[in-house]
Amino acid sequence: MLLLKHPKTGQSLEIYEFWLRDHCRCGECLNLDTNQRRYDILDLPADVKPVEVKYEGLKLQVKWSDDHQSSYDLDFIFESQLEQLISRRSNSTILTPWNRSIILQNEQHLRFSLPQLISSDDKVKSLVESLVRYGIVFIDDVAPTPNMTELALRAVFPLMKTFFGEMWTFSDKPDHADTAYTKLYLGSHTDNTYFCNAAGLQALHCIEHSGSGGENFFVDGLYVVNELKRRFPAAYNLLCRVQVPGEYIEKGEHHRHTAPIIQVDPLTQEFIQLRLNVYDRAVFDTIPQSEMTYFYASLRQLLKIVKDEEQQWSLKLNPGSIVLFDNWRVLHGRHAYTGSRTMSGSYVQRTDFLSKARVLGIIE
Ligand SMILES: C[N+](C)(C)CCCC[C@H](N)C(=O)O
Ligand SMILES: O=C(O)CCC(=O)C(=O)O
Repeated sequence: MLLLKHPKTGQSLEIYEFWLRDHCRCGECLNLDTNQRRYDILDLPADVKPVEVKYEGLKLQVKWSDDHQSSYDLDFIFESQLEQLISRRSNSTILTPWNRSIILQNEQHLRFSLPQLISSDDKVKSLVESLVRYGIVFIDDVAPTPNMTELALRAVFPLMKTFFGEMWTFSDKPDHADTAYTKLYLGSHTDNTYFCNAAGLQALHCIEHSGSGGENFFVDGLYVVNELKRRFPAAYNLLCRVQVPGEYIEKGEHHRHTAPIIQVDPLTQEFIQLRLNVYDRAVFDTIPQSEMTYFYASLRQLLKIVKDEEQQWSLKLNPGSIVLFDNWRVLHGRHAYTGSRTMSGSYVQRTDFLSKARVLGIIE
């Protein structure tokens, strides 16, 4: 290990020599046009060592035993460490967990008008910012057609193609083997629990509804998970750990994915995903019967918090407004309805959502 001392802060840091050699940022090691490493790890000698180390202001100059010479920004080295990552994440204030009263107080931050989005990059940035912060936004002033829904969504994100289509419209016609394609009540859930990678965002636009019912409701999974952790830590831990299979079967399709209901970052313990759909569960065979009592008790505790009136934000989606929400965080559902109702929408890959947020400088 090489002991470094930061000349400004006085902080010291022990560095594994191979890591330092592997993080040489020169144009020979890193393709500065593509940001890709130029070499294979096996091209570097396993026992590569510094033969000379010199501080020059905020730079560290290193001559290596493989005859390479590196020049590092000391700030880069000190910032690229696990403790820094954890402290940056835990000091970040970018997420606002909400219940109904909190989101109602912030509703003005959630509404964006399509003409403004199309003409202003700042508005697009504000939309993505609110989507990161609250997990839900609305695009208003959209003509109620599938084409205009598509145009509005593509103004911000690329769309995700699944077996439902890239853009989809649905009503009570049984186009797919799913309750969404009926008039029935759908309790709070996240979509695609059966995919290896659930859609990151989901957009819904009511194209028309002549009839009653059909209100949507939304619940912030981040708030719910925080509450569960605070009130029932054992249930929280169990739901972070137990593997739950989700499944979707229709003619020509058979999707199954097994993962915990709550996913947290293994490094920082931060919330990543609530993957909760009580309808799309497969046969639950991933824990022994002797542990079922704890699993069901924990799931019930979670579901009771989700059902809590204080959490539910209920609203009628009217033609002209698209709701766009984080499907890894915000649960959605709808009331049963009568009459004729057509919804259109699309999914967005989570990686495309986060990439956009990074490009706009909203997240790191
Ligand atoms: C959104 N769209 C109507 C296309 C499909 C709805 C699928 C709902 C499904 N039970 C799930 O959780 O994924
Ligand atoms: O019909 C709706 O408003 C929502 C349907 C739904 O929950 C879904 O598609 O996942």
